[in-house]
Amino acid sequence: MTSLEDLISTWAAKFRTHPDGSRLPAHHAACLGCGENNPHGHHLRVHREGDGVVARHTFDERHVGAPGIAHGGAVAAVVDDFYGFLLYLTDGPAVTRNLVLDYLAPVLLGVEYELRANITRTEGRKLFVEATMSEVATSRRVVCSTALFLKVDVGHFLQGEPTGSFGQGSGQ
Ligand SMILES: CCCCCCCC/C=C\CCCCCCCC(=O)SCCNC(=O)CCNC(=O)[C@H](O)C(C)(C)COP(=O)(O)OP(=O)(O)OC[C@H]1O[C@@H](n2cnc3c(N)ncnc32)[C@H](O)[C@@H]1OP(=O)(O)O
Repeated sequence: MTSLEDLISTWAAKFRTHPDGSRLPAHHAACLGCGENNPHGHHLRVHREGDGVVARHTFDERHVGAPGIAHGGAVAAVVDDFYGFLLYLTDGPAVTRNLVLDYLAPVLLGVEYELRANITRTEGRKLFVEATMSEVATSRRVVCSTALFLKVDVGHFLQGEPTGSFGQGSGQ
């Protein structure tokens, strides 16, 4: 099992210059949104594009709400975690304080979507961000979102302790 101290040291090392177009590292190997070792996870693969981030994602039967349609909570989890990659383009960690989603159209299982997010403005500790999700084949927008992230120091993460056995891995 990975200790929290190990997690913090690997995560802090991810705040560095990421070249435009490069793949950004997972938050950690067990992360629900992007961890390679989480069997319930979304396994997001996110790249930097300019000052923003971009990803392609397909929901599957694990994420079903109404038949054939992704559960809104699963969609929110993906968008929330996706925002977490914008943090690598800033000077340190932050956490979600406020998350707003407009579900413009059903997000369908087995259909590929493109996510895009960027920081709209910063005010002290506050990072205001926005995101969209659009069907790749048609460019039809199905979700738009805004959120507020608040910068935190390492003490924030010491409130939790890793559990379970799938926390190991590179987190890449
Ligand atoms: C280098 C070390 C690295 C360590 C890394 C360790 C491993 C990390 C691994 C993996 C990380 C993964 C990261 C991405 C994952 C995806 C994102 C998530 O899922 S994050 C989880 C969900 N979020 C939470 O659990 C937050 C829970 N909330 C809190 O803990 C607190 O509320 C917190 C820290 C966010 C803020 O608490 P306060 O007490 O510091 O802040 P207050 O004073 O209440 O507000 C600050 C300012 O914000 C304004 N504010 C608050 N809400 C607002 C709103 N809705 N709109 C506008 N302003 C608002 C307030 O008015 C205030 O403004 P004024 O400073 O007075 O100007």
